[in-house]
Amino acid sequence: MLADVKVSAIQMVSGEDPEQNLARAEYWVTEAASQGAQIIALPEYFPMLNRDERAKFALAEHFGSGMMQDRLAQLAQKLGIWLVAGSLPLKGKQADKVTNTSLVFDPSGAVAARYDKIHLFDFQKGDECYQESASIEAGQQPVCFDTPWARVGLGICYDLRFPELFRGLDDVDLLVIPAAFTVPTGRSHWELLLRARAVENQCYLMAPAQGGQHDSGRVTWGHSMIVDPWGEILGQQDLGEGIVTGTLSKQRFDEVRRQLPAWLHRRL
Ligand SMILES: O=C(O)CNC(=O)[C@H](CS)NC(=O)CCC(=O)C(=O)O
Repeated sequence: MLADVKVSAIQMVSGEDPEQNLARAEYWVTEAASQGAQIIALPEYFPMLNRDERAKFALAEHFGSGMMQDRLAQLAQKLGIWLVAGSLPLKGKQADKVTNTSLVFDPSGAVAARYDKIHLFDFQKGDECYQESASIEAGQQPVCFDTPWARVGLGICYDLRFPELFRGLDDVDLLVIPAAFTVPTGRSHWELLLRARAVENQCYLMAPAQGGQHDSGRVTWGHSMIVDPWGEILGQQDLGEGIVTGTLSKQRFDEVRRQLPAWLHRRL
């Protein structure tokens, strides 16, 4: 169903102040829309990166109402774009948990999709340690949604390591994978995994990332990129805030799947 469309991945270096991060997100999304992008995606936890878990709970909103969701809906509507709001915390079913959620706003400002991160990042290497499962309620459902140009599948960050999540989606044209990768894992695996997911699923992929030195002291890998179905990198940004824009081409997509029909040759 793919039709040519311009898409943008926004890279951020979110700090601890949600107001400031939301203002930066609004600035970059507006900039991307002015360059003609119709589908625009923000990184994981764009409204706040904070080592203090309590801040995440204070920020979390009930699904369907709250300051963050209101502003994002208004932004999508004002610009007439599809906005993949990377991820933000929503209140979980359990009182002591939040979800790590991508909300997709359509050009009317309505929520077109909700994806809760399924695979939770528990990691220990040197003095870097993450225990996402302690505070996050895992999602259960893979999610994709249709825009007028493309069927889009969602994943968040660590999900990138689980190819079965994306393979299970119903023939998507574009994968959007917002992230906040660590530097050591990013250096070794980020580009490799992104290009592999695009090549094996013969689809476009865009990965908006956190990239740089954050107020909290944390450092993230960045390297937001857009990859085509052959695995070519159409654009990327190493570190710092900015926009990576690319055009999804129906001709290119069809050509790759015609010349090497691996997608059709699936047996299992
Ligand atoms: O917790 C927050 O504030 C925002 N969330 C994140 O930064 C998440 C969970 S800690 N990061 C990852 O999943 C990195 C995965 C990764 O780096 C890999 O798979 O190698």
